Amino acid sequence: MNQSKERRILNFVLQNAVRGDPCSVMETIDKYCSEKEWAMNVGDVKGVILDKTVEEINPKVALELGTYCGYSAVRIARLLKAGARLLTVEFNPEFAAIAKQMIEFAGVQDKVKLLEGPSEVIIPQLKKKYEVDTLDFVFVDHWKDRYAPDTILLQECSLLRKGSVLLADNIIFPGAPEFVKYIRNNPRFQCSTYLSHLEYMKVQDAMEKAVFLG
Ligand SMILES: Cc1ccc(Cc2cc(O)c(O)c(C(=O)NC/C=C/[C@H]3O[C@@H](n4cnc5c(N)ncnc54)[C@H](O)[C@@H]3O)c2)cc1
Ligand SMILES: [Mg+2]
Repeated sequence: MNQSKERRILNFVLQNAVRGDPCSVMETIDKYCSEKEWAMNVGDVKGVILDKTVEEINPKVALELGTYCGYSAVRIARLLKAGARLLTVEFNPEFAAIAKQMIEFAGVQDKVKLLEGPSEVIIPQLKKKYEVDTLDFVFVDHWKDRYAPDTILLQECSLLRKGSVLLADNIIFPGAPEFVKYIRNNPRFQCSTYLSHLEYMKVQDAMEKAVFLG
């Protein structure tokens, strides 16, 4: 049966990137997805906004919703200090298997825990099963209609503390209108929008940063 696009991306990395070098893995994925097949990684342009946000927060415990091929998990994990960890959630078994190999090839597996399952099931398990107290940083990049309900769920599960930062991808394209409406009118969040471009395209996109005020 013919290979999936995600499998082709992984194979291109395994054959062309430098094992143990996260930057090489990111560059190789970006090269493949800008030259050969487009894929919904956060990419090199919006990736800089993600980098700056992670470096500013220097999170001890970070959560990612929507691992996909593991590009942003590698991108975030490479910036985490000793003892810090990233929990990344993915419910598609094929993508989870690919992301696992991508994360291991990049050499960041000691900082990343890939949780296979739907965010709506995993989020309520984070405290008891995954020993999370509160989250310092959340990168939101899964199905766009889950952004708002999962942000509410994070609050219901007391996983956010004063100063926790959410960064949401694709606020313009494909867009997450319910989330934007919810978060920008919510006095418990301080929001800012970072205009940018859709990964590998000239199309406009944006990321929304929302700081929980407690
Ligand atoms: C046709 C078309 C293609 C691409 C675009 C542009 C475009 C650009 C982008 O940057 C995008 O992020 C997206 C986009 O749709 N992202 C959705 C990403 C989902 C990943 O997360 C996984 N997942 C989805 N819901 C859950 C969930 N509850 N629990 C656990 N994992 C979940 C999926 O299993 C995937 O691994 C789209 C616009 C239109
Ligand atoms: Mg995205």
